Amino acid sequence: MGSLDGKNIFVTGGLGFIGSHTVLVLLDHGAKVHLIDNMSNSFIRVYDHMKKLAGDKADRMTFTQCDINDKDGLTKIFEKETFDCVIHFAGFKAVGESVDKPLEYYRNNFVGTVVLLEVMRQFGLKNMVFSSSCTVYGLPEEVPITEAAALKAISPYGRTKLFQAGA
Ligand SMILES: O=c1ccn([C@@H]2O[C@H](COP(=O)(O)OP(=O)(O)O[C@H]3O[C@H](CO)[C@H](O)[C@H](O)[C@H]3O)[C@@H](O)[C@H]2O)c(=O)[nH]1
Repeated sequence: MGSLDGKNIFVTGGLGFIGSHTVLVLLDHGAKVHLIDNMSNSFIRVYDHMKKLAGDKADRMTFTQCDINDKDGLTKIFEKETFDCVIHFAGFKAVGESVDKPLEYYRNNFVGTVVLLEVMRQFGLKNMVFSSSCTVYGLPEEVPITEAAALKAISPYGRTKLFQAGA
């Protein structure tokens, strides 16, 4: 018996570093998980490894290669399954690269999240856990940073995280 028995959770960026570990923990707690990833910063061998680590819990895990900007792809998944929650990790995450390619970061991270939220709204799903970043605090006046610190993102990456949380 797990605390998430009977729950079906949709995880974006599920083959990434934090996403893949989160999926395994969700399975440990009894959840069923559908994970997506666009493979921009991951490899299918990660999924093979996750299946091995999950053992007999792997039958509660499904992977689809899909981008958060792909509304049709997301819609097809949501038509087939009812989810209790979305955990959203998918996103480009390099601060320096975001300075060189700000529009790519705004389009991919922010617009992609709007697309995901539109699909969630279409299916009446209101629960999202969003993976933000300490870059939303810019150069903080004090460390350790607490959630009371002022939001002062200084990079396009940090701003995408700030905008997404606001959305
Ligand atoms: O548009 C995208 C961009 C990336 N990815 C995927 O999302 C995953 C992100 O995982 P990473 O290993 O690149 O990143 P981390 O797990 O280390 O980062 C996590 O913590 C970060 C803290 O800055 C951010 O919150 C980030 O969004 C979140 O995934 C990758 O598999 C990548 O392929 C997508 O599916 N769609």
